[in-house]
Amino acid sequence: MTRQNRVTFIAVLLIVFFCAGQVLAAPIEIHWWHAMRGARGEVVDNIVKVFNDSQTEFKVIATCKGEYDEVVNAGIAALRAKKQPHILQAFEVGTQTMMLSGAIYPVYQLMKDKGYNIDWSTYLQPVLSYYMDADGNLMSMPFNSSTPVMYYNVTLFEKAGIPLLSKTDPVTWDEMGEITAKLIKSGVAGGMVTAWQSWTQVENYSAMHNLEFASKSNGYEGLDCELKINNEKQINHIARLKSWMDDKRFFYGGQKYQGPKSEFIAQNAGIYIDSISGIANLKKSIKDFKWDIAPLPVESWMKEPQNSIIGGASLWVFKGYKDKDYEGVAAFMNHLARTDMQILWHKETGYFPITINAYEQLKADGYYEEFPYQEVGVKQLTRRNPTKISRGLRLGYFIQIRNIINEELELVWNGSKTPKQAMDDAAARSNVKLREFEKTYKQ
Ligand SMILES: O=P(O)(O)OC[C@H](O)CO
Repeated sequence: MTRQNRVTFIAVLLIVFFCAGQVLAAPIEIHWWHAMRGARGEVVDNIVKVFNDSQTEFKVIATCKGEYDEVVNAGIAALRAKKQPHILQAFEVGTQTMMLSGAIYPVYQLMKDKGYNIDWSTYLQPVLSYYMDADGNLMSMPFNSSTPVMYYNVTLFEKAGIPLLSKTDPVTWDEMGEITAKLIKSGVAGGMVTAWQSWTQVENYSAMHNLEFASKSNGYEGLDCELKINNEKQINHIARLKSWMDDKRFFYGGQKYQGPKSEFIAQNAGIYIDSISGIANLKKSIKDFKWDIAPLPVESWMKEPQNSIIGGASLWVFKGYKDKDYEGVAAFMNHLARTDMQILWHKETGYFPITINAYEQLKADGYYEEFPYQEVGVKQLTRRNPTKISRGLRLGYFIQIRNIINEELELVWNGSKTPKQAMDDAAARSNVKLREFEKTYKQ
């Protein structure tokens, strides 16, 4: 070999070693599919960046796959094709489906296996209990936990001479009738609008009034449960909303999930019921009027309203990866629960701080004195110990069931069905889904 060839050979060898080194040192990618768009998505990217910058072994790649139901469907389809992500964000209605899928690495087990000795009692218990199995084991990591609240336009309230609302004591639905009438009388186009109509006007309405949504403790005590939403009180509530449509005290915006948020932003409605996570977008979008938050209304006969129930989503870890990958997944879960990350998440989005440490830190920093509206949701969620009925909902095929309830409510709003007929039909159609689920998953 000539000297020149020897030099070339050594140079090629060095390049090969360099490239191999690069490959060997490349971080392990951890894929996370989620549904956080807009302002919430920006915070997700920020939290992921902090994790990725903090170490070199793992790289979390967070991808928004669409709306909540689209993310769950994408996850299930990917699972069938053996191309599932490590982490899937599933909204709360997907809990039973994920839990019984057989494809999940339970979070309590993952954290234990990877050496994280977590004291789960330091987490917000109403949130945690939603995602526990019958033995009290945590199956998925709570991440973006929410509850519905009532946003109202302070500027329009003042103009209409309506007293501002308490942040702890809910108004009654009778008072809501009077308030929305005053808004209309003062020249506002509409009284109230609501997002997530099943979640806010049926699921949470049931919980706060301690009415069964489904038998067997809302499904927690058996797959052989049935929907109970066609009770007199629930039907009367829907009938009242329908009657308010005549003078626009209530109107339906016709959007599948987020509802007519734009009507509130455009000041065409003085009141907007939605998740506390609406805070992120409202903060960004509203510049020309003052708004505030109050707890959801309750019936005058409900002297001690129950807690509302959670919404939002949790993070499910799929099986099927190498042991080393799960080290990264566990490290990332641990990162998400860090006090500083939880404080950032809560401040920017409105979602609950899921650890008691983060909540206590916010209180100690005087954050809620400056921004009292940020605490309305957590106070409503924790105002009373949950009963078996207000703990939450654990139903199979709940995504389809929620769609059924939405469809039937739309038939009320457009005058095609009476509230009773719609709620009877919603229960009957949902029960068919529950029986299908029971047949598929009963051991
Ligand atoms: O807007 P989110 O994320 O609080 O979710 C609201 C509902 O709970 C989704 O099921």
